[in-house]
Amino acid sequence: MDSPINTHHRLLLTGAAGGLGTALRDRLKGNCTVLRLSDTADLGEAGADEEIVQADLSSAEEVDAMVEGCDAIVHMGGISVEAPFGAILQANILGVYHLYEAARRHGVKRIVFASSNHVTGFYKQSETIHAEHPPRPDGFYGLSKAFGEDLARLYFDRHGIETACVRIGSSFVEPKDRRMLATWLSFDDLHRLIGACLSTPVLGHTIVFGMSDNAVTWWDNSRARHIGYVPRDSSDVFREAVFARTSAPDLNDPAAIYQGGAFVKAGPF
Ligand SMILES: NC(=O)c1ccc[n+]([C@@H]2O[C@H](COP(=O)([O-])OP(=O)(O)OC[C@H]3O[C@@H](n4cnc5c(N)ncnc54)[C@H](O)[C@@H]3O)[C@@H](O)[C@H]2O)c1
Ligand SMILES: O=C(O)[C@H]1O[C@@H](O)[C@H](O)[C@@H](O)[C@@H]1O
Repeated sequence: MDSPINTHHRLLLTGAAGGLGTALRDRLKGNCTVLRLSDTADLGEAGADEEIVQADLSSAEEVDAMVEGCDAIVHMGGISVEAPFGAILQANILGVYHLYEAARRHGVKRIVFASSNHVTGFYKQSETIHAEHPPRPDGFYGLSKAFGEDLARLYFDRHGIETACVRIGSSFVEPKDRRMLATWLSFDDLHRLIGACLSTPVLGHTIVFGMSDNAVTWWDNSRARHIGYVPRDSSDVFREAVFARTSAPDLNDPAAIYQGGAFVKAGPF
């Protein structure tokens, strides 16, 4: 693993108890002097150079206290799958609004926002899209991420807060199925991408697809070259094993037609 650049004094990681938060907890320590961890779920004891500030994203007061004193944020917190609108509204829509309002009040300069490929889940798996294709959310979850991307643009245009909206594909230890051969992002590449977003001299408001160097891909990151992200992993090494344990896709199944996979069929609730 290459060593990250320490770019920030106090970096806030929300959603720190989740799958990606847990993967990032150790990895992000080299990117800052103090790593502040936040979630509603238990985070255990604070380690060296760590702080823990529990906060519910739906509470403006708790989010304000969580953000105070931080100079950059990696925002992973929120509901990470399709869910009823009321729940998404609280955690993801109000949550991201509270986060940017607190960032504005406390002078936070840069945010990495965990957006999702479900912002564009209704493009076909036979299409290649880039960041300027219009959103085609595949559910309330994807819609909440599209809202977050637009909110981030507003706070850049009005208040100069820079954001990388990282449309994460599928970030797990390994790709779980054939779709994830296209969408997979290794934990190390996720960390490389976040590190690049935190350290590039000029970020602006940028949308980037979070993927490893997979041979099969639906996404073109050429509009985000200024981030300087160079993936080093690839789903290709898992291809044979994934093919061996999965059957060929049913080409009439919306989950095989659209990029969002099974998310395009989740709900209504
Ligand atoms: N893992 C992926 O492949 C993937 C892909 C695309 C986008 N993302 C996004 O990346 C982020 C992290 O994903 P993950 O896989 O670690 O998800 P996760 O569900 O494992 O973690 C999300 C964390 O957010 C916390 N959270 C939920 N509601 C909250 C609230 N109201 N207040 C405070 N904390 C709250 C949860 O307790 C949890 O620990 C999410 O925003 C997700 O939408 C993940
Ligand atoms: O599309 C995907 O594979 C992933 O999309 C993300 O947004 C979700 O958080 C994750 O649970 C999915 O597995």
